[in-house]
Amino acid sequence: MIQVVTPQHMQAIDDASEVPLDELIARAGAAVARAAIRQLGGTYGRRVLVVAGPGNNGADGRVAATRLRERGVRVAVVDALDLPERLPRADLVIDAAFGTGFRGGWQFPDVGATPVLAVDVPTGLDAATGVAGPSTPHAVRTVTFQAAKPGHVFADGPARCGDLEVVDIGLGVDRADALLVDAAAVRHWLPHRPTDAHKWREAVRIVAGTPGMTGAGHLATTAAQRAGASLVAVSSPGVDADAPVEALDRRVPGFDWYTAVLDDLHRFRSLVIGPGLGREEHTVASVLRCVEDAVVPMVIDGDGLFALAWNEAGSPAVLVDREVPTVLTPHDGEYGLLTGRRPDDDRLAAATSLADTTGATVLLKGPATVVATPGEVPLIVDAGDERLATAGTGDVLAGIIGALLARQIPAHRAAAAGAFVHGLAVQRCASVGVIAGDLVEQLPAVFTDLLATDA
Ligand SMILES: NC(=O)C1=CN([C@@H]2O[C@H](COP(=O)(O)OP(=O)(O)OC[C@H]3O[C@@H](n4cnc5c(N)ncnc54)[C@H](O)[C@@H]3O)[C@@H](O)[C@H]2O)[C@@H](O)CC1
Ligand SMILES: Nc1ncnc2c1ncn2[C@@H]1O[C@H](COP(=O)(O)OP(=O)(O)O)[C@@H](O)[C@H]1O
Ligand SMILES: [K+]
Repeated sequence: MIQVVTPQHMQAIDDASEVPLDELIARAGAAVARAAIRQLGGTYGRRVLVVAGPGNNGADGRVAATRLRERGVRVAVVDALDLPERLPRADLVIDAAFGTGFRGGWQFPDVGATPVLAVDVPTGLDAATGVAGPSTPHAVRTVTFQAAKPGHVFADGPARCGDLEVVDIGLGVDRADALLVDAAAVRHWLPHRPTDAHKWREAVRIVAGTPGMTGAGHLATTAAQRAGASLVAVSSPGVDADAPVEALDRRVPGFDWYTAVLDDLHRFRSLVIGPGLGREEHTVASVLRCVEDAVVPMVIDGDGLFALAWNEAGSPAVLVDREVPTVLTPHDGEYGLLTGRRPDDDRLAAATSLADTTGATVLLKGPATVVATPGEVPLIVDAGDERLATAGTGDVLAGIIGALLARQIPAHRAAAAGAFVHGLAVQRCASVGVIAGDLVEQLPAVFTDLLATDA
């Protein structure tokens, strides 16, 4: 997994390093030159323009210029603080204007359609949050050093950075602030099913869906089945028991359903509660009883999160007393309900603080999803794309995580693996017209591919 380190932390690592700064800059610049040659597809006859600033980012760019000249590339270097009226023509622009030391107020020049290779970050992109400045270029590639920064992953980062390359320049990273989840990690986390398995071994209990919202229960249920649950029992309070649903078991316990759910919960390995459950008072009360008394790992999603936010104490503090893992899956609005404030641009900090106050695993949804658990290094999942912003995809995710918990994967990894396969599933779907159920259909192929990959 790629390590993610905040810019402040990277500065501290840099300060503590025994490698002299000149040597770090020499290594960084050489890596930028190599990336430029790859981007150009050669050296002969190629022209590169380096926009170099006054700090170390500019120094990296000037070293790259020297290395490129040594390889026969025609290079022009322009000073970011003294730009000529007309920029020299080039096949590639290297953005070495500013990196993590940028303080705003400087405009990156218009380079038309010429591709841009960014050094560390495209100038003006906040390396801590990924928020772009008004003139931050859209790079085709960004070469960064030692570890990815949150800004490469969140907000405008992915669109502005293009392909991200992380180069080892010999700075030892003491601890990562987060890890970017990849296929090799998830493959490693997935357990094999033993030959003597039986249908109760990975059984998932789901409480989801109400009249008018039965789709949520159906999506969570089928997703859990496709993600390896051996048996799923679903309750959709108030829904006709005879309504068809592709579950092995369907129960309709009425509105004070928590007693029915808790009665035989010991037979199940996880509980998913909340998708499409509604926000009635009796629902809130039942969810809270389950949170207090359910002694299996639990995913609380959607309206389950609403119930947590509206308990008598007015806070999710009830979670702290749970002795088994809990996964909360808020989007920004639900995070706002739980904490009184929507997450700000520092999404790692937002997820971590809610995890710390609740003791739960928090999966903060978004284009890049953060998973935080007290005592664990946060995980970031950037698989998937904007097609996931479709009604019902969250119900699918909740079902997948329920199944992975039932498969005995620890909550922190189960949540991140769930988000990762959810992202892979949408990548296999048609480019337009995706509905949440399509993700469910892709799951067997996603797991098959994951397990087949050599990593
Ligand atoms: N440990 C690391 O991560 C390493 C980082 N390196 C590079 O060092 C960079 C950080 O270097 P610096 O801290 O020197 O920061 P920058 O190179 O981003 O620039 C800071 C300088 O620019 C000036 N400045 C900032 N905004 C300005 C504006 N709007 N107008 C005019 N001047 C402005 C500041 O006064 C300061 O002199 C990284 O982005 C990376 O490229 C590499 O050299 C090697 C090691
Ligand atoms: N712009 C986006 N790019 C990538 N993924 C997204 C984007 N917007 C939302 N998602 C993902 O889509 C899912 C939406 O979940 P949620 O909001 O709970 O939907 P619903 O409640 O309709 O099921 C989450 O997994 C989230 O991370
Ligand atoms: K830059």
